[in-house]
Amino acid sequence: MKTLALLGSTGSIGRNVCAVVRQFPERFCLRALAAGRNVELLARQVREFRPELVSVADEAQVESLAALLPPACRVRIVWGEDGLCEVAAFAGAQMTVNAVVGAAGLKPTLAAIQAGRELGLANKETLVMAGSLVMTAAARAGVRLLPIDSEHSAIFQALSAGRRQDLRRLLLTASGGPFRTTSMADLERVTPEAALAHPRWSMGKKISVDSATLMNKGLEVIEARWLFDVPPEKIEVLVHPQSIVHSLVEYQDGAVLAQLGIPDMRLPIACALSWPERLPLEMPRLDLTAARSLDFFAPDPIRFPALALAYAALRAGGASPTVLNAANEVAVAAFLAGKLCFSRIVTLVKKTLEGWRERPGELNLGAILTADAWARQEAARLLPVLSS
Ligand SMILES: NC(=O)C1=CN([C@@H]2O[C@H](COP(=O)(O)OP(=O)(O)OC[C@H]3O[C@@H](n4cnc5c(N)ncnc54)[C@H](OP(=O)(O)O)[C@@H]3O)[C@@H](O)[C@H]2O)C=CC1
Ligand SMILES: CC(=O)[C@@H](O)[C@H](O)COP(=O)(O)O
Ligand SMILES: [Mn+2]
Repeated sequence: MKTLALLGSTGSIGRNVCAVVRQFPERFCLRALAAGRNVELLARQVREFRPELVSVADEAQVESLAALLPPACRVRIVWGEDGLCEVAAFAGAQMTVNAVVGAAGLKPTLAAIQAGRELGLANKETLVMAGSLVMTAAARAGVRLLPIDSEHSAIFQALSAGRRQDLRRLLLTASGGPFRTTSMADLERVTPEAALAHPRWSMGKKISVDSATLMNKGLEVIEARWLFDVPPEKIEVLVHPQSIVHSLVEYQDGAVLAQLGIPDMRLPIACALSWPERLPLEMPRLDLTAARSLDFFAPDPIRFPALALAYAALRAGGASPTVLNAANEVAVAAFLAGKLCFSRIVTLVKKTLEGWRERPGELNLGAILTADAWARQEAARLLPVLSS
């Protein structure tokens, strides 16, 4: 039995983790849960999985959650950033799964590592913001980090087939998102509703918009750089609309290894929870005759400038990826709130990055949080100019 702490249990990934646990009750046990504000779903999860500890976004939700639980329920309820970190480091769990969205995932990632928990990481923003810091901390603590992001799970699996020194490049696949064939002129007018309608995956709002701008792939390039310790010039992106080939690895002899599967997050989640064992997952199987064709294209840098911007931030180093991530979070929230048009999401990120001046000194957690706060303030300052 593997005991788990799950952060972001009410989200798209969190619900898929629950589905895998539900399918293998003899293998996994959810001992601690953390969510944000969806206390109705969290209460149902508490009744089903009976964790010892739960965390909610703020103090106001503690009462709301308690009111939804049976009087005999003994779960301890904590809240806020401290609550999230307490769940991440919960002593009763062997593995922590971080499926929170955005920068809120960084401190709990570090808390889990410091507590020596094995870490299943869906929260890519953690590595975009603080890749070097997190990977160094994990190595020092001897913590195993298992990727849940589908492309990184595919690469992780393909890397187990060869020696690291024989690796030539990583090839990350991108679906191209809902606007893969949309003209530049039409991109100006796309709505949040259209941006949220991902053609292949059912995901949370923030990552769905990131997929539509291709910023998701830019974040994933940075995530891959840190997870696999591979420089940016050895990481490439291929548009693959069917989302069946989840990513590929090329070795120096020319052999290219890929992981294929239907687009369903239960597969990479189960892989992370049970690695190196493979579970008999009950879900539809890949039928390549039904898929008929697998297409691959180079990304269009004109209509989707986010990818080049992410590479530039990665190459610039320092806190530039932190600034990129924070400005993107502000821009995506503004787009979803109807305050910024789709094609200006990346413009706002670019303009924020242009104003960033690297500060001298070590890139420790304090420096990263300072850069994150600066970028949010700067993006908010620039927003009215770009909204008009
Ligand atoms: N969805 C997917 O298929 C994939 C997602 N990812 C990555 O996984 C992460 C999660 O994505 P996804 O599941 O789609 O996102 P969702 O928006 O669906 O879920 C986010 C979860 O985080 C919780 N949350 C948000 N902010 C806080 C906070 N401040 N404190 C505590 N909990 C918080 C939410 O709680 P509540 O809803 O209760 O407020 C919810 O449980 C992202 O980093 C994403 O990039 C990676 C690959 C695929
Ligand atoms: C499921 C997953 O891992 C997402 O990150 C997905 O890859 C998004 O699709 P895009 O390839 O369109 O960004
Ligand atoms: Mn992905």
